[in-house]
Amino acid sequence: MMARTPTLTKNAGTGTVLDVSDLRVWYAGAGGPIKAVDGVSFRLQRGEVLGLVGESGCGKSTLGRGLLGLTPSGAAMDGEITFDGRNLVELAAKGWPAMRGAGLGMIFQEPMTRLDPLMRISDHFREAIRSHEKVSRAEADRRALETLRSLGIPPSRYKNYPHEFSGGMRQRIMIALALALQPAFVVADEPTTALDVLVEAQIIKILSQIRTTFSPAMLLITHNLGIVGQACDRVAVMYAGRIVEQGTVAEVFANPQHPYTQELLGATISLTTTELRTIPGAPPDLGNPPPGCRFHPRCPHAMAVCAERLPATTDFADGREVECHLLQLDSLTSDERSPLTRREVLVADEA
Ligand SMILES: Nc1ncnc2c1ncn2[C@@H]1O[C@H](COP(=O)(O)OP(=O)(O)OP(=O)(O)O)[C@@H](O)[C@H]1O
Repeated sequence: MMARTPTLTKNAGTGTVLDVSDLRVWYAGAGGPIKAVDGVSFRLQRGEVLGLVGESGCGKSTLGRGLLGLTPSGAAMDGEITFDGRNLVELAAKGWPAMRGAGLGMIFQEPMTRLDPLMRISDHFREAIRSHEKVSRAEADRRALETLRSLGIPPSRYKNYPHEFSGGMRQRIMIALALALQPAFVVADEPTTALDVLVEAQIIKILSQIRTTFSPAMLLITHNLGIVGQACDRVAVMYAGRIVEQGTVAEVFANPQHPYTQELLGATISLTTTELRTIPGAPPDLGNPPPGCRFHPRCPHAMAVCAERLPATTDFADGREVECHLLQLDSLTSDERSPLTRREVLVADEA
């Protein structure tokens, strides 16, 4: 494993729900490991929603799944995920499933409970709640109905079967099933085309209902900056397996520091922007990422040092964390600061 980049020394607040440190999730690839998540650190406070953005293939879903122990067999995981005083990475396969539901949950994509067409909705809830907690059937029903109501499913539908609902309602029922277990932390992976029954306005409404009623800490994986602007407190920008910038949504959107964030948000970002702008080039093959900063082949400001070593994290007073050599110019020699020419970029890539 590579040496760890110097990271943050902030004290965990009493409200820290999840503390992720130097997390790596690697898949087995034909030509060596695919480093889909490669040294990621962040914290989530109680009730906080962290948006995770970045182009396709940067490792967002792998990170979300890794946090819940849902990576496919054969994927390797290393680092620390501290939740409820325990390192989930060490809990591995045996203890992890027990953490799900009551402690951890997944909504939107890959819900942890699938709807059985032969079971009434009421039975799904009773089974899910009572397999995690010793509560009476009446208490399970009370909690189920309250959760369903908060997501817009009327109590009169409680005894219906899954096929009696629309796709969007079934999606909300699955979200309610995850939330009825009152998880402290959920991963919400934005539905893509296959599940695209929920439009942006609905997603924002559901997220706001979830926040008001349940306030779990949430990692929200999305391509949609409008959703980040409206539903998230903080945002983490992921590029090629690493978080290159994280901070409050307001600060990062108003004044992005990392060249990738700047490119991603475009020159004229506003909170109503809904699409990510296209950036010239493509993210690297994570089986063979470029040396140094992985963004350097596409970075308009790349310097010699960028092709040589990974930048350390710079901490800002407002809590922002950015991984870019440009923010540590004082510590570089003049050779290291010299602009990287296009030819050098290609040579470094081929090395
Ligand atoms: N099961 C797997 N086996 C091998 N490689 C995988 C597997 N799942 C994902 N990858 C690879 O890991 C990298 C990160 O993929 P991931 O799906 O996490 O990215 P993403 O940022 O979530 O993309 P998207 O926004 O398109 O969902 C990609 O190179 C992908 O090809």
